[in-house]
Amino acid sequence: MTTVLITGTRPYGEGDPVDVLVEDGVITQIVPAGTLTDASDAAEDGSGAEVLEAAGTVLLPGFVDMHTHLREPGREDAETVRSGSAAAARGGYTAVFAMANTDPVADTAVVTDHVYAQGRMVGLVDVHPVGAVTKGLAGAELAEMGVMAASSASVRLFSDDGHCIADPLIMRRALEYARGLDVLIAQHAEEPRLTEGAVAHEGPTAARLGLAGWPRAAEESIVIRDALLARDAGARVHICHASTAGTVKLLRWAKEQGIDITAEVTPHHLMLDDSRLETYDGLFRVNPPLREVSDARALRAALAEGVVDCVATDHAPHAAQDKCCEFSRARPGMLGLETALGVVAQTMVAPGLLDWRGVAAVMSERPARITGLPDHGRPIEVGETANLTVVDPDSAWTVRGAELASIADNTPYEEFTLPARVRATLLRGRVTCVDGKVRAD
Ligand SMILES: NC(=O)N[C@@H](CC(=O)O)C(=O)O
Ligand SMILES: [Zn+2]
Ligand SMILES: [Zn+2]
Repeated sequence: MTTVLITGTRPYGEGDPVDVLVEDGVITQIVPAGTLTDASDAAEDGSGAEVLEAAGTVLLPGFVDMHTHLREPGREDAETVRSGSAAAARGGYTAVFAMANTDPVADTAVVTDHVYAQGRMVGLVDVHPVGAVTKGLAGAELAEMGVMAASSASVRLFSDDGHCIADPLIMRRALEYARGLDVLIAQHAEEPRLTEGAVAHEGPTAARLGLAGWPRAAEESIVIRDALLARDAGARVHICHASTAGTVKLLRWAKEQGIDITAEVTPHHLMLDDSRLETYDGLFRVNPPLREVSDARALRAALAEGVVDCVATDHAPHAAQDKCCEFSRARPGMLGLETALGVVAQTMVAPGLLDWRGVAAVMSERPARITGLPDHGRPIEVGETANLTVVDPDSAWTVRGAELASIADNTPYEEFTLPARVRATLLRGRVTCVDGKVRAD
């Protein structure tokens, strides 16, 4: 039996400190700190038992990332299931959804089963493969979503992320098919005719820097179109990486109509804006692009209010040669798993937009509910599965790409100081990471 005793922590950062006893993957006791002497003895004596001294920490349900790129198969020079799982454990995640834009594309059960099996073998985080909606992400022919849904990975989330399902008829059929299978489609909202050659947000900064612009309307026109298609199909739809103030307004409208739409925002769209592009550093190239200060402000308010449901990292590792080059040739995407908590603490907790219970909602409970994960994002209560993140809320740290667990090091936060850090992560009661040290089985 594995026993872990977390001492002196505060669930959701509320109330007096408690000791939390975890036995065989389940929370078995939550008592005032220092009153669990028997269990503490048991924990110290028993084989494989462990005491995690956690005074001053906040205990949260393990984080769930519904948008991660693990690059396996195909770009193992940038990330693998193993290295990405380590980054996830260090970032406080207990479940991640691995996007389908791999090589080969995850458009068959052969690929999704492979990614799922790799994740199980590594064992640091639950890796759920995302299935492609269309064959080869080409947007023309539906992939065999039903076969992937029925496979060992039981795929529940489908996305052509990296590409927009631009053809409205294909999207309509995909939503109808998804409804029948009770699975969710996540849309990368980008009208491709409006973004040909685009590398930056269309606005004064891109105009001054001579960079081709991606207008907000390229995102917003797809968001509203898909809201209407989901309404008519009686289907659910999820919007990836919402990036504009206009998208927030459309989401609000759609939800008011009772349309079953959800949306995520990335840490980088909460914190950064297109003024970062002044140096032409390819690290800041991302899809959708970093927008204006007013967009970031609207996204933070929308996340606080729940109009945007959750945070998803869009962790997108790229090899150095694909990032350290001319801005317009750099691949879009940024690392995110290990810095997400710190960015959310800085942009949402520090200004009082969210308390720690709110962080639990946007980083764990809602993404778990949206993706239908039964054992994640659960209340911290006796009898619940111990998928947990121990957060040190006042331990400022300096981000260095080279020190992150990912193979790639394309963090946009190099040398940034972030206010909070993950102390430890538990996956079904097993400590997967403590103080940055990852523990394989
Ligand atoms: N976000 C990005 O800029 N890039 C992602 C694809 C995507 O999320 O659209 C990638 O796979 O690199
Ligand atoms: Zn995308
Ligand atoms: Zn993505």
